[in-house]
Amino acid sequence: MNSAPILITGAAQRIGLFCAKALQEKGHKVAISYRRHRPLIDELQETGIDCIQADFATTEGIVAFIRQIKQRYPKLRAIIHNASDWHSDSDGDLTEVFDQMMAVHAKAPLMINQALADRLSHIKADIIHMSDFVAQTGSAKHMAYAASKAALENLTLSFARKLAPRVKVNAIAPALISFNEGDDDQYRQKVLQKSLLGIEPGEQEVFKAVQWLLESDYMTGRILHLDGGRHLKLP
Ligand SMILES: NC(=O)C1=CN([C@@H]2O[C@H](COP(=O)(O)OP(=O)(O)OC[C@H]3O[C@@H](n4cnc5c(N)ncnc54)[C@H](OP(=O)(O)O)[C@@H]3O)[C@@H](O)[C@H]2O)C=CC1
Ligand SMILES: Nc1nc2c(c(=O)[nH]1)N=C([C@H](O)[C@@H](O)CO)CN2
Repeated sequence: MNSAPILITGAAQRIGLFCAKALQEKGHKVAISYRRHRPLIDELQETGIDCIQADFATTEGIVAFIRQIKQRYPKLRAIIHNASDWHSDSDGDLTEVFDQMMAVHAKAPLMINQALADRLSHIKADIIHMSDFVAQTGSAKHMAYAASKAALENLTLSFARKLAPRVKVNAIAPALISFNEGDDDQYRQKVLQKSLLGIEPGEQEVFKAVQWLLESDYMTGRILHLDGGRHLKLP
């Protein structure tokens, strides 16, 4: 198995953590970023997953992360941009929410890809952007978040053209994957009814898509939608 690691940002919980552990179990070397330290970080480090602290809310934080990766890894198998803050437009001053959303979902992937793309080298090399169904539809309460994910999807197209044929660049755009602990039953039922399949698929659904993209020989510049048919659900 390739010794060059798969780098997953924001992988200390939920989807990113599931994918990090699953890729390690498949034999990949895995490195992750986290923003807030918790005991799990030390446990992951002991299993061989390299954990690097990073906050992409500022340019300085992004640059510091890039410096860390450059010092540790001359080669990379893949970069998965998973780090994300899911703020609603009413979570404080809208200009600050917008700046935060664009920083973590667009500025960080842009700067990290630009700085590290030359280290992506293997028979297959990949960049995967974690987007969101609402990038294509907009959102009533998460306009800044949705706009930043749309920017990330556009970066998918630019980097796919820029890095071909050495690196494949794709995005995964999920609708509901996993609820958050605080989501009440009323909210859960409302969200489940938004898709044709009406389920909460769980993190493994994203891991299956990641695995497929990593193994693909002919997919680049595309957005993989994991949404249970939400795009066909009539209001
Ligand atoms: N869960 C779902 O149903 C859906 C998820 N998605 C997308 O899938 C991806 C994974 O989702 P999910 O697992 O729920 O993600 P989370 O909401 O759990 O966030 C993932 C991680 O991002 C990190 N993070 C947040 N802000 C920053 C920042 N400024 N700098 C660095 N790291 C940051 C957090 O680190 P820490 O905890 O250390 O602070 C967190 O652990 C995301 O991109 C999300 O937008 C899309 C649609 C649905
Ligand atoms: N960074 C995050 N982005 C998103 C999350 C999340 O928990 N963290 N959750 C969703 C929801 O599942 C939404 O799709 C339905 O409630 C969207 N993005």
